[in-house]
Amino acid sequence: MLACGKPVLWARWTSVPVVAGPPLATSWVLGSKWGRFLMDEDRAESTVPSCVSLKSDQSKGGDLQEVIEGHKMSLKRRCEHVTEGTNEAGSGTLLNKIYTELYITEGQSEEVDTQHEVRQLERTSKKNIQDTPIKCQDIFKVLSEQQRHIRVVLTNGVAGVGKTFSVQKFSLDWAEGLENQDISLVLPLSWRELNLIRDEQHSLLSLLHVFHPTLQKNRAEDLTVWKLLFIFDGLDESRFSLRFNKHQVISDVTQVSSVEVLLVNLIQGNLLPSALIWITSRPAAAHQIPPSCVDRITEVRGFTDSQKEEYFRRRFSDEDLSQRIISHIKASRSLHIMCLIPVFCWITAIVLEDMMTRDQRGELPQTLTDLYSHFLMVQIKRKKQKYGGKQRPEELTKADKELLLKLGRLAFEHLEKGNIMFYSEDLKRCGLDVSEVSVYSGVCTEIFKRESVIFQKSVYCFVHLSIQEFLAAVYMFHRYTRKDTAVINQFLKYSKPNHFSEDSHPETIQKVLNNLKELNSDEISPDRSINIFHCLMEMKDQSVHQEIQEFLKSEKKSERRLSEIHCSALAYLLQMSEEVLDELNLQQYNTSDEGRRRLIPAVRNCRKFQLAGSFLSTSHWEVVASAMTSNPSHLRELNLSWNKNLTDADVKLLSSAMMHPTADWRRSGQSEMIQYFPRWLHSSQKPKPASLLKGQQVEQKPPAEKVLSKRKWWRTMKLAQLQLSSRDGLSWSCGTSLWDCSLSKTSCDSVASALKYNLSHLRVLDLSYNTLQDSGVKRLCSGLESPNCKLERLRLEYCSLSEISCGSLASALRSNPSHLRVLDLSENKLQDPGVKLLCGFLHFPNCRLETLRLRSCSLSEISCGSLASALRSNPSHLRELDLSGNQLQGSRVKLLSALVENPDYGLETLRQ
Ligand SMILES: Nc1ncnc2c1ncn2[C@@H]1O[C@H](COP(=O)(O)OP(=O)(O)OP(=O)(O)O)[C@@H](O)[C@H]1O
Repeated sequence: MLACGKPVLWARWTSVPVVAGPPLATSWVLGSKWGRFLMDEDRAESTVPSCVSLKSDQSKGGDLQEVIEGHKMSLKRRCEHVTEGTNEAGSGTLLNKIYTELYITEGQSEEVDTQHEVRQLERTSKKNIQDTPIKCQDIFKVLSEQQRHIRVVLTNGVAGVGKTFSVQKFSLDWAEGLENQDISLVLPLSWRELNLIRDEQHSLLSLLHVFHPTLQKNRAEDLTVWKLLFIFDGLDESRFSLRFNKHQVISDVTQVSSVEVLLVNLIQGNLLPSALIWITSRPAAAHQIPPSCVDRITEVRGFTDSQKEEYFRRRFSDEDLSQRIISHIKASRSLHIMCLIPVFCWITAIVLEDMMTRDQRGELPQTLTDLYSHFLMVQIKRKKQKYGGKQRPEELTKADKELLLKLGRLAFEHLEKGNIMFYSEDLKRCGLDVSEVSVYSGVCTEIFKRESVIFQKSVYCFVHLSIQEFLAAVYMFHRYTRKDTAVINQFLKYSKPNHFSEDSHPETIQKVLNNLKELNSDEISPDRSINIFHCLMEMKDQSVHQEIQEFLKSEKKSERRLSEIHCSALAYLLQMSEEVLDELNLQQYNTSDEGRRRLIPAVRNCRKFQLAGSFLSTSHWEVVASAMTSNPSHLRELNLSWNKNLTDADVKLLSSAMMHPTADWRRSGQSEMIQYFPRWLHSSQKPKPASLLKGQQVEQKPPAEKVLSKRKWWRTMKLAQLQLSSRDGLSWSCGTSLWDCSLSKTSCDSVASALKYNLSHLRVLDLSYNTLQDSGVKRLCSGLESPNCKLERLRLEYCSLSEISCGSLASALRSNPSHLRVLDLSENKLQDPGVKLLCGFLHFPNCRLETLRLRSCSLSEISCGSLASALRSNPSHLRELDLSGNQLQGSRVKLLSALVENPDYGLETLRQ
């Protein structure tokens, strides 16, 4: 660095994360002295004449190898140590000692990351993660035949989940010669540090020299022949506005331009097209990279349950201690959930180690509030031990409290603005003195971090969003006790600060509890309402929880009146329950409409959800849509009847949720039912199906036929069951006439081609109550006869069919006989000749039909004769025959009844 007169910038993974984006964890990990120590090392490398020198062309190959080896050594030195937590300066832990395998998947979870982190994690923790796991060292490897060369990988992950650790581990393994040795140079660059040279002009070559001084001797040609991997860690911290559409094209590594243009060209592949690129980001910022540039998306999901345990075992050499910690975490659901995030494991480890090794007999933390309180206490105690002080370490002095409140104010005000990064000016505004902050090694130094020794631009952040939220809540509580009503209403997150407020009078606490229980606002989404219940739990008010437990045990649930807060509690418990609820019917609960609305989050953990009624608004449909698209989704049946006030926007939302490629539906493959057919299926407006199919803005609602005619739609849906009965469709959509028909012959064509091309996902098809007529069924039959069609149940009740349809069906089913188990042709005027034609299929040796329904089909005893003879020739399969509603009299009817009595025949039920 000194050689070229530029400072060395320490990539994020070797120092500390800071700058724009949400909360932070990493900052804690690596101490500034450690960073400086590393810097001194590298400075030494770049100034002291090294083994690399300018030599003649003949020895160029050897030189290059030496450069690579030199870079590997430097990278190894940077990556092999990390400083976790509040350790004394310089005491870096070996990465390989504490590094615990992370759960990384190819692809990304679809849920949009806009929720409060804790709640979002609760959901994530319940997912039976189904995506393909991928090992960190394999992210550039082609893993299946479908994949092509992987040039750009984008890795997403929430705050503190281990993205930077993954980058560091990847780099270390490479530098130690263990993995990915086909790559010549691994070049980590952090967005945070790139920010610092945002306004400078560079060539790619000079940029590399700035960040990696060991490569000073590299020439432009070397870059083009080597296989390089650029790692851009922490896109969420980027202050660049990356303009991929409009920029100067650069392909020469010596051409000077703005850093932003260089980066865009590199990512797009104009500059060094064969270089590999790895970008890490929190999900909210990942959109800055256009999907067209990305060959693979991966997601760091954190620790699985077994990895959580492994983390604690690795961290503590004392087995007994690690076992006690693991047991405690397992016993507390919220701690266990949060330990999905590695940084939270680290916080938990610090707090529990302190408590358990102090031989303290007090209660161990059960709630998150407890945990954070202890965490802060631990840090304050350490500070006192380190910097002296007359008071007992456990006691909070007035100065301690004042400092915490100032931090609380900073946390709160920035949370309101959505900021997680602060500058010295922000600190000053809240009355915080930078040096005072920095002595709080655990609470502040590690939370707040000087960005760069060289640039003197200090940027600070909290270790994690939840810490910021906790301190904000401490501040809010303080304002509350000071009767600062202007901001009280926003006090909905973590509550009672155990140790920090001297105003925690029981009456005040009780007042807060009462307010929370009664809080009622239509504007709060049902998910946010659950937060109120969290607050009560965090404040250790168990009353609502107990009442709901009793309710769940009670016999007469529908008689017990539930308040709104009860409903939130119930929604939470149902959502978190290990057992998936069979059916949740909102109308069965004795509560207000607001109470019912608050129950909606439970949709995420039930198989059948009845949402009948018109008391929902867009925010509620959003929850339903999120349940439809979550992976896996347990939801199999959704009844939207009588939702007259479903708006276009809601329909749009549900339609795109419906288009979501939820792999689960495909897997379900059984006789489960998916009934997502709101009114766009019946719209007569001009179609615009393409936009709908892309799951984008739907300007106009296409009629069912248009949608059904798109093969892509079928491929995306992968339905196990399709119910297009107009009766149901209309009742869901507009709640008007139940008997109108909406599907026609054209739809039959669409369905038929789906049966042909849908690669056999569809098992159940119900087209009842549509005027398909014989011509429609004929079209349908072209699908039924396809060997791809694996339909098991077909319902064509009340479809205006005649004997002609029976002929078509019999002939189609003879070509593809072995799948269909249930056929319902009731309420069609098939008459005896129709049944005779059908018998042509029943006779057929490969026919496996088990249920045949011919209710009210204008049949006489002649049909009974035909059926009896057909069954005699193929006796074992048909179990149920429904001939009710027909005028059946005479001896031939008895022939059939005799078959039921005869054990040689499979027929068990005969309705006449
Ligand atoms: N694989 C791991 N093994 C052990 N500890 C880990 C691991 N991953 C993360 N941690 C712990 O979590 C902390 C945060 O991890 P890291 O900095 O990699 O998160 P990140 O995803 O980059 O977060 P951010 O988005 O906030 O920058 C680490 O400092 C470390 O204490």
